[in-house]
Amino acid sequence: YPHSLRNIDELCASIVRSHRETNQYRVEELQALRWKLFSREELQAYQSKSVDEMWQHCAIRLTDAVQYVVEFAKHIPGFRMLSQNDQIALLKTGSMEVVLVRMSRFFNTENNTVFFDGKFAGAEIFKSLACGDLITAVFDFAHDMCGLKLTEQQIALFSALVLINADRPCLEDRGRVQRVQRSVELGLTHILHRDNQDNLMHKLYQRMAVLRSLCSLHMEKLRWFSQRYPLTAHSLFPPLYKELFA
Ligand SMILES: COc1ccc2c(n1)CCN(C(C)=O)[C@H]2C(=O)Nc1ccc(OCc2ccccc2OC)cc1
Repeated sequence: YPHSLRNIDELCASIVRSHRETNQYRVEELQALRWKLFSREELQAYQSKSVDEMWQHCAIRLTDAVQYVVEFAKHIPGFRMLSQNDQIALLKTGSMEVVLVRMSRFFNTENNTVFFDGKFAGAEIFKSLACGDLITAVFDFAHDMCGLKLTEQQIALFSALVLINADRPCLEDRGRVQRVQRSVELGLTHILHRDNQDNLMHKLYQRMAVLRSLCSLHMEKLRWFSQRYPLTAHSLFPPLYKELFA
């Protein structure tokens, strides 16, 4: 059993364990809710919220998910050896991407609904955010990810690779991030080979490019929102959301 392979197995096992331990919700738990939809009255209540109210509402919920991704990152072997600044730089650009990867597990492709506030909601519920293109892209991405039918282990390794990306801007020690990234890449190829799904690798790299454009759209919308509602963005958003995305 070559020494490196044993390490690769340990690396995969620790990333999968960390993924499992840092999920706010278990897939089985939310699958039971898949057909719990909002009533017309509840839908109208969301749609009559003001833009800043709905943005704040979503930012607070998404920040919960981001916190779990920060915990996940801390347990990726090698992440904590990076400098504080590099850890923050990777989380700034990667945490929302991992939230969107994880979110796809709570998406019902049969009625195009996503878990939100305890039930499953269609895109129309987010109308008052005034960023239909972002929501459409989020839903399309979730739908597409469901189509890949990734296992929890594959999602764990893919999420780690999304986070540990040496091409991110403003990294101090790119070489060090590259070494951690390469070990995670080895882990992902290792489990895809074990699952007889080597062909998934290039599809996952394609999805990483989609994630990058989706998250830059999120940042663009957030910049637009912060200019229009500076008070809400600066004093009513969760600090972590501001720290990472604003
Ligand atoms: C890790 O996977 C999940 C899956 C679902 C949820 C969570 N975690 C956390 C807990 N949660 C709760 C409590 O509702 C769910 C949630 O936040 N759902 C949700 C929130 C906002 C949505 O679109 C708006 C939007 C999208 C992208 C960027 C900015 C946005 O708006 C400003 C869509 C769905």
